[in-house]
Parts: sequence; C-alpha cells; structure tokens
Amino acid sequence: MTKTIRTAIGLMSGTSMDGIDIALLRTDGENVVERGPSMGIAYEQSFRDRLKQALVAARDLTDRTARPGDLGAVERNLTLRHAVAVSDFLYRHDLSPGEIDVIGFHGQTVLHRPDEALTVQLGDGALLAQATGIPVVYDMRANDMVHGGQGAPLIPVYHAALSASAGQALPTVFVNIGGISNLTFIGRNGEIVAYDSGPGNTLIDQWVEMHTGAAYDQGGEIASTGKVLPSLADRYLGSSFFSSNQRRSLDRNDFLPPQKGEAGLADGARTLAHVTAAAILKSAKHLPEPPALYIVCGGGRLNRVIMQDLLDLARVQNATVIAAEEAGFDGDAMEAEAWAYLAVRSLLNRPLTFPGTTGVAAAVTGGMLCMPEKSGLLRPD
Ligand SMILES: Nc1ncnc2c1ncn2[C@@H]1O[C@H](COP(=O)(O)OP(=O)(O)OP(=O)(O)O)[C@@H](O)[C@H]1O
Ligand SMILES: CC(=O)N[C@H]1[C@@H]2OC[C@@H](O2)[C@@H](O)[C@@H]1O[C@H](C)C(=O)O
Repeated sequence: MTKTIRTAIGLMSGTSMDGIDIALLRTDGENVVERGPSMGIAYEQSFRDRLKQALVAARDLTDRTARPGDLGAVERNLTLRHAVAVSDFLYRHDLSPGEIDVIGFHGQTVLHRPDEALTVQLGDGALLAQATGIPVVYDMRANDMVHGGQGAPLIPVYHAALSASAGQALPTVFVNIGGISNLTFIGRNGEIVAYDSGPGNTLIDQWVEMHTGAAYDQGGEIASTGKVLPSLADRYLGSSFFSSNQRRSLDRNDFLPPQKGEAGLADGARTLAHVTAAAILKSAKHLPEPPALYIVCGGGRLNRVIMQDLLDLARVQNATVIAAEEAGFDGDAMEAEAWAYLAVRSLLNRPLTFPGTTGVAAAVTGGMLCMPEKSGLLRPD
C-alpha cells in the first residue's frame, strides 16, 4: 500500500534568535523525504533585542502558559512575523495555502528547565493557523516532558529519516551547531542516540556583540586572529554537563559569556570557538561508539575556526568532519525541514521522541493541532 505524501512547511526560530528559517518538505512521515525550497528571514536588531528581553521576562516563569509583561505582545508579534514569512514564501514559490497540508511551528524558546519539566516556547498556533489559512502543529516539546523526557532535542528522528532517504552508510553522526549544539548518532540498525552537546554559537555571538555590536563573528574572522586562552577554555569544558549521563538538553543561559574584561575581543572569540568544537568532541564520548564521520549543520559550520578546530580534534580520533552540503543536505534549512517533518508525524500520531533522544520513558508523539477557522493575513504591529 502506498503511503500518503503530505506537503508541509517548517518554521524555526532558534536559540540564536537571528531570524526565521522556513522550508518546504514532502514526506510520508517515515522515510520518504523530498526536500523543497527554503529561505531565511533575519530579525532586525530591535526585534532581537526584544526577544532578549523576553528571555529575562520569562526567567521566573513557573507556568508555561503565563505571558506576563511584554511576553504576550512579543508572542503575537513573533507569530505574525511567521505568518508574513509563510505568505512571502508561498508567493515566491507560486504556491497557495491550499497546497500546504500543515505547518510545523517551533516558536521561540524563552525558557528551558528540563530538571523542572518546564519548557516555554512563545508562538500562538491558533493565531498562525488563522493568519495563514493552513493547519498548524505547534508546541511539540511539551508532551515529551509530560512523559519524563527533557523536551529536546527533537530533530534526531528527522536526521534518521534524512539519512535513510539518502541511503547513507550507518552508523552516521549529525552535529547541529546552532545557538546550542546537539549530536545525533544513528546506529547500524537505525537506533538513535542524541543529546545536546554544549554551547554552539551563543557564547561567541554574545561576546562579539558586546565588543563590536555585530551579531556574530562572520566566517570566524575575529577568532582567526586570536589565540586560545587555556584557563578560560577549561572553565567551560570543565562543566559538570560534560560528565553527566542525566542531562540531555540545555537552556541558552546554561553557559554564559565571559565578562568583558576577561579577554581581548579576538582571544575571547578564538577561545569560545575552540570551546564550541571541543565541547562537541567531549560530548561525543557518550555515544555508543566513536564516530568516523561528523556531518555538520547549523550556522556554526560557517565559522571557519570552529570547523578547523573540529577537523583537528576529530583527526586525532581518526574521524572526518564535513559540512552538511558535502553529504547532499542543506545545513541552513535542516531544522526548518525537521519541523515540517515532525508536524506530519504529529498528524499521524507517530512518535517524535524516544528514550535515546530526550530520555522520555517510552516513545511518544507530541504537538497541538490548530485548524484555521477563518483566513486572512494579519501583519505584526
Ligand atoms: N557566515 C557566518 N559565519 C559565522 N557564523 C555564522 C554565519 N552565519 C551564521 N552564523 C552563526 O550561526 C548562528 C545561527 O545558526 P542557526 O540558525 O543554526 O542557529 P539557531 O537555529 O538559531 O539555533 P539552535 O539550533 O540552537 O536553535 C548565528 O547566530 C551565528 O552565530
Ligand atoms: C529547548 C530548545 O529549544 N532547545 C533547542 C536548542 O537549540 C539546539 C538545541 O538546544 C536543541 O536541543 C533544541 O533545538 C533543536 C532544533 C531540537 O530540538 O532538535
């Protein structure tokens, strides 16, 4: 029997808070994965600042549905920005809302406390469904936590489908270097072991922004002129996170950037790039077997210093490091593709997370479905 192929759009606003990634995917929710077009829409600085304020406002939340202060307005604005992104994307690719079966909407994580089973994503699924006229699946982390999981990472099941659809040799390992980095190992029998591996770009971004106002270290240019400060690097790499077998997921604020006076701009950027690479290799020690190949996606693969350090550190372990594109994938669109894939799986009531990914007691599905009652494009204030 042939399975139904659905057309889905995935929307990701990640921990870097740099913008919205959007991608089209056609999938049966299993191993049929046909990647479509994608695009990124950057937030302007003032909205990034507003999101950073939202992190502060969310810090003391104990109820994941509460939206004190500016949080409600930010959530509405963020959601309508996603609606505009969908509208622009459809227009650009000559698609109509009726051709899209579902949108997978991540929203913006503003708080993640796995130890307290608390994760908060800003993003109003009902509003997005109303604004786009397309069914929306959102809030995909919560059900995992209800069942004892850490609510992240969710992308591994998509990595496995992508790998299977590409006929990759197993085992294989994906590394996502976003704001936080995470690792997915897919074993010979398709078994998945995955977890967050440490700080990705978030420390470098904050460090560079505090010194220069720039959002990130483009290409690793700043880092390339600095030197690694061993004591600073050791402070991060000595974190108990790396030796814990319990902790699988991280909050953006679990690792904080150095104080401004602790290093010069270039040495700080160089050290933090090294920390990003070394953290991945350190966390990889918890995988079932040493990887022979790391496939790197996420914005961190565009930082040449991170990539060179990863290559050098992996070489010592006889492993190779390649960017997602070298394996035929799209390193910028992968998370958005994953949210499209997860939305289809959610519609099918298929598991999103597994004991080997989030530590959930048994594989569970997740996500809330919102059907559009009436359509009509709303715009952010
Ligand atoms: N050309 C570039 N050179 C260096 N770094 C870059 C470049 N482009 C993007 N980045 C880095 O990648 C980050 C964005 O990466 P990405 O979009 O994968 O993260 P995210 O999805 O927000 O995070 P997460 O995966 O943690 O949710 C930027 O904040 C920046 O640090
Ligand atoms: C709580 C949350 O939003 N976590 C993100 C974050 O960014 C990277 C890493 O930490 C990962 O655990 C997760 O996102 C990816 C896309 C995931 O869930 O697979």
